[in-house]
Amino acid sequence: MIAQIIVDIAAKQTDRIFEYHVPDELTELEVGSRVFVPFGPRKLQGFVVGLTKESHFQGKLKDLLVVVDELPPLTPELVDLSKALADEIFAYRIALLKAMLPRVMRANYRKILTPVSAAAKRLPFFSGDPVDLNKITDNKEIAYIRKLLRSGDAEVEYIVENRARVKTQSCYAAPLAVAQYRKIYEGLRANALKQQQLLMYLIEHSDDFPMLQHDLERAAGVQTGTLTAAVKKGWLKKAATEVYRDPLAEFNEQTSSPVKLRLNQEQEAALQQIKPAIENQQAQTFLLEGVTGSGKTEVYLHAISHALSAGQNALMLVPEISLTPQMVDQVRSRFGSEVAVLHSGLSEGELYDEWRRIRRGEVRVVVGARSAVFAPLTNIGLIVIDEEHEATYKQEDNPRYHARDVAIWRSKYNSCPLVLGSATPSLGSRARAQKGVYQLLQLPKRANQQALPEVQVIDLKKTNFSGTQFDLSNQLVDAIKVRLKRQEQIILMLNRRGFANFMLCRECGYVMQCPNCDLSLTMHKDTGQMQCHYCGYTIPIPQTCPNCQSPQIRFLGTGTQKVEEELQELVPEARILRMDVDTTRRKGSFKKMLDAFGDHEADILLGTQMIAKGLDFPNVTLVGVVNADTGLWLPDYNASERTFELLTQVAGRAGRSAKTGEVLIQTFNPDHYAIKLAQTQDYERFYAYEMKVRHAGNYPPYFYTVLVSVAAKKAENAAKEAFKIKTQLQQNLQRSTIILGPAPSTISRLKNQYYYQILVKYKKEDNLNSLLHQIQASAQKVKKYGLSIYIDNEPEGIM
Ligand SMILES: Nc1ncnc2c1ncn2[C@@H]1O[C@H](COP(=O)(O)OP(=O)(O)OP(=O)(O)O)[C@@H](O)[C@H]1O
Ligand SMILES: [Zn+2]
Ligand SMILES: [Zn+2]
Repeated sequence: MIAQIIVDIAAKQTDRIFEYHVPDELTELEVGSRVFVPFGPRKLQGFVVGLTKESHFQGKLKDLLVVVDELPPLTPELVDLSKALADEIFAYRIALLKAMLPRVMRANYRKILTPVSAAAKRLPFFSGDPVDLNKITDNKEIAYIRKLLRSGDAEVEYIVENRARVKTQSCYAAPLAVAQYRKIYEGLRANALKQQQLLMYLIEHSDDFPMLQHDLERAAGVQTGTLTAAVKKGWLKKAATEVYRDPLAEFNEQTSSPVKLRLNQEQEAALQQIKPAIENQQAQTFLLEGVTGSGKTEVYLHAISHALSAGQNALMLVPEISLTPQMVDQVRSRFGSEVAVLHSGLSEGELYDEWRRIRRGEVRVVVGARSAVFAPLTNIGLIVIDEEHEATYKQEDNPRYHARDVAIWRSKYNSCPLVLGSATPSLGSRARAQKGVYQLLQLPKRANQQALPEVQVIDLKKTNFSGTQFDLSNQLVDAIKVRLKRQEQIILMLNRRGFANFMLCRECGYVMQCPNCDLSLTMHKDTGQMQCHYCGYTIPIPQTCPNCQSPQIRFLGTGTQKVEEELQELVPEARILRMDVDTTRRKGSFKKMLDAFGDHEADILLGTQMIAKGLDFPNVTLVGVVNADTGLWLPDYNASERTFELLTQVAGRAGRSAKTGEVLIQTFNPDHYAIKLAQTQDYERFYAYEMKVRHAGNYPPYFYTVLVSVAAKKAENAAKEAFKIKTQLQQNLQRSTIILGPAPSTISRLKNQYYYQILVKYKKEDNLNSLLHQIQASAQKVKKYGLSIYIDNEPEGIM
């Protein structure tokens, strides 16, 4: 038997199938397995993507070596998916195969330098610990090592480390018969109370064994010492047993009873459309467009129930941020232990455990964020994507996949419906529904018949501000005070973290910039540092201008930290929770904050866009947007769409229950259509208007787009290569196709790399995919400039 292997080297030359002979003792090998294969002088990990009887290869095939896992980590479906997707998104297939595994299972190589020649073996350089090449940073050492490699005196060895560990707990078995325990019990000394207690337990509960140590100690009322003694005497047998870490444990504490709501008429009508597609196993995509608070979640849960009762499994994707206790609780209380949850808040071990439960077929519902779209779930009868407009469904780094596209592929493979839900569908999805490619389902009203909240726009050019800063208008502060008096809660959004956006010198005009990126540094008062929000570079806050030493420096612009400080001065009685990347870094802090807010331990939840979406707090009656303009003038064709969506979503957090909600939006651009239409929360009108704008500008969804970025250490090299690529594209594509650029990217330098980009807009280009693959391959050969090329199919933005 011959195995087709994708080896674990991410490079164009190795991005293809290599064949290996399967030794006789491994003939049960399955597609999706991980193996070790000899590859040149080294041993590499690889994935089996096919098995054949014969090979076209002329020479003698090498044997593959070791199968790493008990169960192939990837299903045949995922192996097929990796092939289709790699081609479409210009990723290496190995990058996708690895992206499908939980982080701990991705191989980690240690590169060790080993001496080959006898002379090298005697070098003092090799006398100590193994030489780990990943840890060597000294240039002299690097040069020395290169010399050794060139002369053949040393070579690089790759050592695979597997970090995945199964968690175990001690457990105890009862090896003797009950009659024997009884006999021992009768022979005990009268004062051996603990031993009597344990034996009595063994006699009465012999069927419960083996038991986990923790459970046994509690149930029998004994301590570890007694158990250890019992093992010595042969009454108990100790073993380690594998247990799963339960990421839901923390959620279980106060799980509410499962309330299954009666669907209202609109919800019911939507469900009735989805049900037949589940029953008839149709790969139909539905777009569930329902205003904020219309009860889309309830429709998903009913549909999932239906899939389960049809004997199938269900996959549900939600944005990371929606994996709140509320959502997890709801799903868990409906579907109990049959649910697996995958999100980045879990430890590596927890993720690994959840993933294995799915792979072993022990769960029927998977809920997770973006990467959960690769969950090894089989027999899928329904896929749901909540908040389908969210940009986070697109992975921004390699492999640049969009979870929605992957879900569509899996829906076809599994012949099952896909439900996309949103109050503000992406323009592309809504346009597809318009054309009948997706089936449109609408929920035009809030579930509990409440009205959408009243939205007021405050013109920052004309308003008066409270306090000394120019951030919070009198209207907004007054509205906050009213809510505080009524014991109601407030959500405030400012989509900018830190204290101030930049440092400006009033003497010389100097603005403090990141040395690695073309970005100004943000001031973080709490840590006393200036920080680059792209690469993480930090430097202490300066007292004087670094350029001219003048003390006349100012910190301008506003972030969440400054607003927090200001608010605390203006309304000292308010309890404020600030929620942004800086306050939610620690594991579990996100959930803790939302819990605390839900329990009304705080009055104001102030945060970046992470608080804008999906949250359902009945006591929130006021939503304030401190500055609606933060994303409005970004040089991106979808800036209006993003702004409209964000404002509509955050507005939708107000007045979701019995109490009426109000929304105040502060802006310098009250006449911009994205803001005006967000005021009426009228998605349909926004859609119609924005489609015209896109049509006039030849933008998606009227055109498909591909973004080609070229990066190099020197700007002129990036430009030179980009112009070459443009010529190649022009020669091979149709006239009607629009090729923009090359131009420096909006942020032209990031992490010391200069970026040039070309945007291709096209309606139909059958050869574009293969042309871009060629371009990618030949660009890889231009090694001299440290050049990289990135191809982003359907970019979420073009900055
Ligand atoms: N049939 C129903 N009867 C009464 N209340 C309902 C019903 N369906 C949903 N609700 C309630 O309405 C509220 C909003 O529901 P849900 O959070 O699902 O809205 P949504 O459509 O997901 O909104 P958003 O897009 O803003 O996240 C919830 O508190 C939910 O319990
Ligand atoms: Zn200066
Ligand atoms: Zn930087």
